[in-house]
Amino acid sequence: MNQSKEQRILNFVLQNAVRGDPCSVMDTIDKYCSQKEWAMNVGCEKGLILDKTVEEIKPSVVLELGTYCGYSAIRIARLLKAGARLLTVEFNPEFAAIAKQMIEFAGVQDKVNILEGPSEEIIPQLKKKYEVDTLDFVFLDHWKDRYSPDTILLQECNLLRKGSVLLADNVICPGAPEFLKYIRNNPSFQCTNYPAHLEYMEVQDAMEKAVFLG
Ligand SMILES: O=C(NCCCCc1cc2ccncc2s1)c1cc(-c2ccc(F)cc2)cc(O)c1O
Ligand SMILES: [Mg+2]
Repeated sequence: MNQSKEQRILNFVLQNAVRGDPCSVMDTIDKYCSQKEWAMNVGCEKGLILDKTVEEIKPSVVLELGTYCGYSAIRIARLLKAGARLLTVEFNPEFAAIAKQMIEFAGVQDKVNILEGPSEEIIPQLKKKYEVDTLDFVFLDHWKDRYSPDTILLQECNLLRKGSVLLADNVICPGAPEFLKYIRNNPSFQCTNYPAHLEYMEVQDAMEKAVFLG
């Protein structure tokens, strides 16, 4: 049975990156996906926006929605302080298996917990099953039409506190118009837009940051 694109990306990393070096893994994924096969990793340009957000917040508990191959999980986890943790949710079992191997190869597995399943099922379990009190940072990078219902669900589950930061990928391409309408008209959120390019392409995209005001 021929390999998936995600398996080819993992194999390229296993053969070309430096084990235990997160930057080497990120650079190798970016090299493969810009030169050989496009894939939906957040990439290096939007990755820098993600880095600056994480460095600014210094979060203890991070939720990522949409793991894919683990690129942004590695990107976030490498910046986390001792004892801080990332919970990342992936719906697709093949992607989750690839991401697990990618995260272990990068050496950040102690900071990352991959939760397999749909976000609408996992989010209500975070407090009791995963011992979360509130989330310091949420990176939204899953189904674009789940961004606003899941933001509402996070509030309903009391997982946000005054100052919790949401960062959403792809609000221009593929686009998350319903989310932008919801979050920008909601007085409980302070929004900032960060124009960028779609990963590996000369196509306009943007990230939206939303700080929960409580
Ligand atoms: O769909 C994207 N990302 C979500 C994948 C869906 C994975 C899921 C995770 C999960 C977890 C929990 N519950 C439910 C779900 S569903 C995505 C797509 C593009 C793109 C851009 C231009 C194109 F021409 C074609 C694709 C670019 C990106 O950066 C993306 O992030
Ligand atoms: Mg994305």
